[in-house]
Amino acid sequence: MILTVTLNPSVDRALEVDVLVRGEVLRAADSHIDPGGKGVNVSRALLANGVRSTAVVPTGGAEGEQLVDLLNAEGVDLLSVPIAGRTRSNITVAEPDGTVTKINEAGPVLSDAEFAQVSKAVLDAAAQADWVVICGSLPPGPGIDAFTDLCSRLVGAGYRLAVDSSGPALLAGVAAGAALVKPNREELAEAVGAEPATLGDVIEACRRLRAAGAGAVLASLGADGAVLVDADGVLAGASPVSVPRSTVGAGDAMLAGFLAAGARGAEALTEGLAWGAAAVSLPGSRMPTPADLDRTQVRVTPDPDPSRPLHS
Ligand SMILES: Nc1ncnc2c1ncn2[C@@H]1O[C@H](COP(=O)(O)OP(=O)(O)OP(=O)(O)O)[C@@H](O)[C@H]1O
Ligand SMILES: O=P(O)(O)OC[C@@]1(O)O[C@H](CO)[C@@H](O)[C@@H]1O
Repeated sequence: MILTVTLNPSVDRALEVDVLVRGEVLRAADSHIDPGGKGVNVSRALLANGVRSTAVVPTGGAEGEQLVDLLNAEGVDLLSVPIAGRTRSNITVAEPDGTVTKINEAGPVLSDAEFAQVSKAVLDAAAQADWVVICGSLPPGPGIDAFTDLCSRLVGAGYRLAVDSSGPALLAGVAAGAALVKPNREELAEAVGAEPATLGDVIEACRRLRAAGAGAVLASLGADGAVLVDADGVLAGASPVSVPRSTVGAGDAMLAGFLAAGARGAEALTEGLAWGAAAVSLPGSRMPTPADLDRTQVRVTPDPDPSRPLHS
């Protein structure tokens, strides 16, 4: 079982418009509502592919109830911790050329007592889990010290921790010794203080995160695919998408596929890239099912050319 933790989940509303024009009334050609938040998406992708997962989410207010209903309707196994605040709604505006504009709310304040309840739920359930996967932004309220403490307790208890977050939360996961971190290109740049221009820059940045404590670094690079740096060495790969529809949740699908396939080596990276590419071809933050996956398009190479420039 893979336990996901989303400290700041959301109800995701995606609107498809012909062209996004500021200051105009736009008519949506299509719309979707999905349960949202990065760990929630990892659980949804795992479930859609027959991998057991439980999602820990703090939920509150009408949107919290809606999120629980949406997740129950999909059949996601839930550990919902009630909070006083209102779960956020995040908006995606998608254009036909694949351009996505996203507006995310800050999310409800999580009090110290609520964060302690969420942490307890995570630590209690972790014993049954092959991985504990903490994803997404930190809500207002718990400081970085509380988050660091949760990561350290999980690692200290011997659980395999994966962290997909940004800024201080990503660095907290690294410093706590998470077995895996999954930054995207911007998060990697922020973590090492340098914008990568080539594959070599990405590999160097991943090595720095490993030197700082992370066991493995899976860097997702949008259309440039992904790089895995771990104790076994370096792998890079990509999977082309002819008609990108929505990149929202692609990183979550990629991480889910990688974990589902054992989180190690070319096979796991191939699976992750296949799930990521499939998510990009689907609307909103819809997660791929086995019927959406095409592993034949994925190319993974060991020791890639470090001078290769990044495009996306
Ligand atoms: N335009 C694209 N073409 C092909 N594959 C893509 C494209 N965009 C994303 N992907 C796939 O999805 C994976 C994740 O993308 P990205 O790096 O944008 O993640 P992310 O920023 O974490 O996404 P999110 O936070 O929305 O889940 C990539 O590693 C790649 O496999
Ligand atoms: O604000 P965060 O926590 O960084 O990201 C939240 C979010 O954008 O991430 C998911 C896609 O990865 C969406 O379901 C959700 O709206």
